[in-house]
Amino acid sequence: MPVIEAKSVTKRYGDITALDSLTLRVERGESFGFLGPNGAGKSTTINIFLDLVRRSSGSLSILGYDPEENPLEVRKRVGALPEAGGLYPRDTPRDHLQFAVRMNGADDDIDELLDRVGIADAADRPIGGFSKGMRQRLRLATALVGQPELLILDEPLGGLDPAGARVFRKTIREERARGATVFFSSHIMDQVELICDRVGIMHGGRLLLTDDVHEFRRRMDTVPQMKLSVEDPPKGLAEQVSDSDRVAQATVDDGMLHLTCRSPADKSAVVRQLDESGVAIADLHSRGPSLEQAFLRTAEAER
Ligand SMILES: Nc1ncnc2c1ncn2[C@@H]1O[C@H](COP(=O)(O)OP(=O)(O)OP(=O)(O)O)[C@@H](O)[C@H]1O
Repeated sequence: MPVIEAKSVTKRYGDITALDSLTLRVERGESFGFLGPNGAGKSTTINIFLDLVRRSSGSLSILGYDPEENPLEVRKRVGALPEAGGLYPRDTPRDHLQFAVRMNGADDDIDELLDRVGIADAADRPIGGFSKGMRQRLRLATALVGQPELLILDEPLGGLDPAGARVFRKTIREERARGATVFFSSHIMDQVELICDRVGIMHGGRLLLTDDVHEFRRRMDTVPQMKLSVEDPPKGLAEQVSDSDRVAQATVDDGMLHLTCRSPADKSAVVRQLDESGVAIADLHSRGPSLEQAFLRTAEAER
């Protein structure tokens, strides 16, 4: 049974079709990146998955349940990070998570949750004084409560600095190792390809394509070079990277790792390997097309 199965799901607001006949399957254990520019229909889709918005037509199954018919069954099994809201300024992260754990009937250790997302120091400070990134880390911790089978995250990278993005990637890896399925939206392709197996491209309410993430890079990108900013690059990094069969050339210069891969399709795998090995990647500068260019190419190819 797929974890998410949407068939011709459509959402209309008057004359506006926010989501146009979405058909999509996500299988158990997958990490699926849902990409698209502003207004593409990503939040609408996620809100329908979470029963925060009702679809106009089509059928939907989340872990075998229709969220409209069995919202509680879905809520019990899904860790959600909706687009906004849900945090009270006077609460502390501890209050907030204690409430979330109680509501979920779970028994998570609050300190451990806060530690995982790197805000244990701020456990007892009011959320009102938090930065956007700290709030986002707390919202991620909230989604983890109860060890959900499925994580549905709307723009989880929003407001995160490079260190926050690294915490996010590590957390997603841990969740997947536990067996969770992950579905998350983003408009930052470079980040998405570090943590997902498949991507879906939304544009104008329509799902233009779904593809294996490396295949997607291969199709979109013709340039084998890329640059990565690395915090405190370990000694011998260039040599370590050059050892890979996928890498033709690597040099490190003032915190910047310049890479030429054997082919553009190798770029995502190389960066992923570095990230997983603990190299602190602060930023990616692929010389390939931006996501916007990739969207346009995809949209044009569809015509
Ligand atoms: N409540 C609403 N009433 C009317 N139109 C809406 C409503 N919610 C969304 N829309 C419209 O539906 C379309 C899709 O919006 P949606 O928020 O799903 O996009 P998105 O891909 O999540 O974009 P963003 O990255 O900006 O959040 C947009 O044209 C938006 O204006």
